[in-house]
Amino acid sequence: MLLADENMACLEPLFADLTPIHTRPGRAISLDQLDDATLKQVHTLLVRSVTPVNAALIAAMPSLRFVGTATIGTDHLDIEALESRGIHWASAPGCNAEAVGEYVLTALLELAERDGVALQDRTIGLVGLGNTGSAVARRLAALGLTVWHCDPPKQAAGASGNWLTLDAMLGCCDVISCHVPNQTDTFHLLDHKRLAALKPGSWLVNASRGEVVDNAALVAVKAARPDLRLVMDVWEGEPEPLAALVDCSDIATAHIAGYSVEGKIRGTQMLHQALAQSPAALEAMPATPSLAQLLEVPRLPPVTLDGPLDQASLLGLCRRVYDLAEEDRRFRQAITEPGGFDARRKANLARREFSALTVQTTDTRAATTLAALGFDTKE
Ligand SMILES: NC(=O)C1=CN([C@@H]2O[C@H](COP(=O)(O)OP(=O)(O)OC[C@H]3O[C@@H](n4cnc5c(N)ncnc54)[C@H](O)[C@@H]3O)[C@@H](O)[C@H]2O)C=CC1
Ligand SMILES: O=C(O)C(=O)[C@H](O)COP(=O)(O)O
Repeated sequence: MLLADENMACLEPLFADLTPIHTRPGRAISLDQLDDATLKQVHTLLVRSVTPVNAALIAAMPSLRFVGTATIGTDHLDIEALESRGIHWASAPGCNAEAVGEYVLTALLELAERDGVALQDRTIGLVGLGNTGSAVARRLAALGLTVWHCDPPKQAAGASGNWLTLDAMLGCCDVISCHVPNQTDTFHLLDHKRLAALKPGSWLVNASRGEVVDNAALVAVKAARPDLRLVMDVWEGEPEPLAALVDCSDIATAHIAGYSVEGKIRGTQMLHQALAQSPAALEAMPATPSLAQLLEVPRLPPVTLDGPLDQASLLGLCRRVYDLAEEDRRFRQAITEPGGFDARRKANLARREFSALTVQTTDTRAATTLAALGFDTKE
């Protein structure tokens, strides 16, 4: 049997012909919420970031051969416990990187609009230059912004980048955006001392994992530094974020930076492919269908860009795809109710990527920039 998080995209088209599928809310895939009979039958387990696949859960599933997480982060998997039992596992690196890039760009445009400043004049510091950090970097570079990178493992491996140390970055960048995994050496990477060292008027974005920023310290620093602007998508203690941090954040969302229809489908596709290529493959697995074959939703209505592509018109295009300011309002309302955090996650499953919007323009330069940002363009 295949047991999966109910919020996983395309389970039916990809797996229904191969095995019985049993779905549950991700947080209910746990020892205390599954009966023994179900646990014993699970051969393939497909999860998202909210299901801790720990040693006890793994031990209770004697038939388990494959675990797939349709996420980039793997901090919820006990990989040692999986590997010691010879259970094959896979994640979905890069599946939702474009969505994170689009979220961060939209958030920065929203803040620039609110503060009446030009994003163009701000220097950006990206902490982590993997899939999501690079997706942000590409978009900001396409707009001509100065972007610095901090990724000691990549720098040490000889990769090219505009490298700065984290501490140097905090002192000279107007925007710091975090894109590192949650692991021992990144826990509270931004601690009280580093948060206090943020350049006056800085904007801090966290779309990685809540634990990367010391949330309580951030509340204290922000109380003393009203000049700071905060964009928080991830939180310590999800699904119950620190209320004081929600209150003092300028944009707050429910761990949905990486949510897009396309990203969710790519995640399940990658797991289908990984399972098919593993010794745990289900019988007679066909080739993984393409994104176009699985994408059943229509494109967004096309728009024409009248006039120049400037900060205001670009924000308008981003809002047509995804209204982040409205999501921020809904999140603040939802979070006061029990289950509100997860309700906003579920409500965000229909977001499209920029590529779903065709922008018609006769301005060749605007078309080039829009294409580099991920929009579909047409003359
Ligand atoms: N909010 C959301 O919806 C999403 C959150 N995430 C989170 O963001 C994290 C990053 O995602 P990706 O960029 O796709 O991962 P990735 O694995 O492609 O890149 C992470 C980068 O961080 C670097 N890194 C590691 N330690 C570092 C340190 N101490 N300082 C600076 N850089 C360091 C690595 O060398 C690597 O290049 C994921 O692990 C996940 O936890 C990912 C996707 C969506
Ligand atoms: O890919 C990751 O890592 C993430 O954080 C996901 O975007 C989070 O989404 P869920 O998998 O928890 O729905």
